[in-house]
Amino acid sequence: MMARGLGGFALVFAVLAALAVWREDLGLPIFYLVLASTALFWIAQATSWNVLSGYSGYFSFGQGAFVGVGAYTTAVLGGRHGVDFYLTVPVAAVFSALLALLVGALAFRLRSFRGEIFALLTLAVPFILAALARVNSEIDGGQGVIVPVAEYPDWLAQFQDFLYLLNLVVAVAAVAAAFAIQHTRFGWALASIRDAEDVAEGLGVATFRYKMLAIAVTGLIGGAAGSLFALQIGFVTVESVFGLTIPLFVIVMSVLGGRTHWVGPVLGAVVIVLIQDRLSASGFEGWNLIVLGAILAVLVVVAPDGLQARLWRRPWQAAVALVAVTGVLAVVDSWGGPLDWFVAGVLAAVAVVLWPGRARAPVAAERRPAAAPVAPEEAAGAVPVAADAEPGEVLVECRDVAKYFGGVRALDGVSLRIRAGELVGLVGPNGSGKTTLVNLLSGALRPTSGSIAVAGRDIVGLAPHRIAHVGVSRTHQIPKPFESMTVRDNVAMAIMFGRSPRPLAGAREEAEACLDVVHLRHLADAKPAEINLHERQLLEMARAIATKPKVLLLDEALAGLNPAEIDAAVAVVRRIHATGITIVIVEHLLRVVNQLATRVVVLNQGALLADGDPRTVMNDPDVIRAYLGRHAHARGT
Ligand SMILES: Nc1ncnc2c1ncn2[C@@H]1O[C@H](COP(=O)(O)OP(=O)(O)OP(=O)(O)O)[C@@H](O)[C@H]1O
Repeated sequence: MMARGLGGFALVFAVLAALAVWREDLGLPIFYLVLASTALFWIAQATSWNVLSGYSGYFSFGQGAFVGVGAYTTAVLGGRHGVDFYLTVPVAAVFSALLALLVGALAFRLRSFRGEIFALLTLAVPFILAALARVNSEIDGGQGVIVPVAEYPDWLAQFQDFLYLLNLVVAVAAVAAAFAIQHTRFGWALASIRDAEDVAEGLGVATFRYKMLAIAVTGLIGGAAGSLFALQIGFVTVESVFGLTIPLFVIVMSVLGGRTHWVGPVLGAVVIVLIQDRLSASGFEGWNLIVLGAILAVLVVVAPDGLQARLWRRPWQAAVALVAVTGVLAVVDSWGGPLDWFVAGVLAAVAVVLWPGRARAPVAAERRPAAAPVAPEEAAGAVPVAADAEPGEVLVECRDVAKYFGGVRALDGVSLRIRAGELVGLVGPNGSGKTTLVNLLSGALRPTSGSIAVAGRDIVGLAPHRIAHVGVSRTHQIPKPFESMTVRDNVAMAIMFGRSPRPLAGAREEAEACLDVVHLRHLADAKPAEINLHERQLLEMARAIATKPKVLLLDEALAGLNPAEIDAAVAVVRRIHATGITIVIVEHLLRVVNQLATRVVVLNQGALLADGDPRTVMNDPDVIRAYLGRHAHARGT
């Protein structure tokens, strides 16, 4: 798949390059190559933006910074220091990538720098660079920098042919890189970050590293394309690169084309460049930004997923619309020229593709899993996830663990040992610190004091993905599936990045076995949006066991289920436990805890109130007073 795809890019490159080399022989007017050159520049820019912002969902307004660093590197090195143009291009790409890594190192270290905060940070970067360039006379000094014309091979007829070829090299390399990223672990990691970053990290994805890689690729491509941009405009000014035009264009292009697929930015860039060109040719150049803004507004409402996904669903209708409209206009020949007819055809195809269709129906009721309980012994043979700890070995050791949120003592001096093979019910009134303990064990939070060891390894301060690799996995109170992936791929992700990672094909195969454990195999091809809450909670469990944990933390995995679903889920938990995985289950329903737990731990106001076998603990007067009296009686459990 990958080799074939990259071979395809080589072929496309060869054909498009031939247009420049033999342009005069082919009788192709230079105008078309200039237009294609513009489209290629924007394809590279939109693809560059999309690797970070589309694939990982970190929306950036800083594209101008990468273009600007690339353009100024070439302009200053070439114009002021006489460095050969060809040398300045890789230097520009590297400088831009270094800037990107700096931005990433600042932004990605802090979890709070997400969403609009990240967008604002990236918005500030080009402004800062613009100010630096203005005040520094070695760079710009407010004057702008002239870019010397580069030497080009004499087998090319004109400078424009040369520019076209350069843009072609960068654009094809950029799109091939985006293609390769999408089809490797890297792309899967970015997609999981986009869908649910905390979950991805908890399943073993090194989110910081992948985001840094993505922003470096964005910088690299943006800088290389910026370097060519300098040559194209011939005179670089702060306004021409560091303004808001470039980010606005790349955002509209990628949103229009579709942000989750490598084809998206290509489609978007081609459509927008064609529209822009025809507006300019018809004397409506001033309308450019109005049209761009309108497209963005309409898209956000009508088709936030963009053209690509819809085009894949209606390829023939789009092709017919394109050919029919272009053909009819050509035959009638009463308006415009060939390019106008073609652009009208493209717009008709876009309209057909974006036309609202029927929403996907939820998965039919008869395909849902039976709610009947499953005997654990019946399942054990089919389970692919045997744990590797010795029974009785201490797996989790918390010593004097405390977690304070300002003045709130969520946990205060909890010491706890959990041995391999146990199924521990973690109970306590609301606010007693149960979820906080789960968050500490999975690394989502760091304790204020105390130590936590898993399988003999100190996990305090480890990133959650490292803790997943040590052998801790968890589910979330509110299921957080990767919405863009099928049920099977949600589980395959966890296998690809879990304790014994496998490549995608093997992971997908193994995912089916994990889905068997939770009775979801028949829904493997469904998207999370198409399954109900019970199934989403089962999916959480399948994904958690797919990482091959030693300890599985189930945080209210049965919340919101009806009695039949609860029985089915209880059977699934037993089944998982029968494979040898140690389980800690946070649960309010004492009936469930009594049915499942081999040991019960009770928290109250952040402290350990009781710990022992279920019967003794449930009859402890302190527990009855603190927990049962207030909570269980009220809920009739
Ligand atoms: N991020 C946070 N910031 C501030 N306070 C927090 C935070 N997380 C938890 N707390 C507080 O810590 C205490 C323990 O909360 P926690 O969610 O661990 O309890 P719980 O036993 O899981 O409750 P529930 O059964 O309602 O889920 C509560 O007083 C809660 O308000």
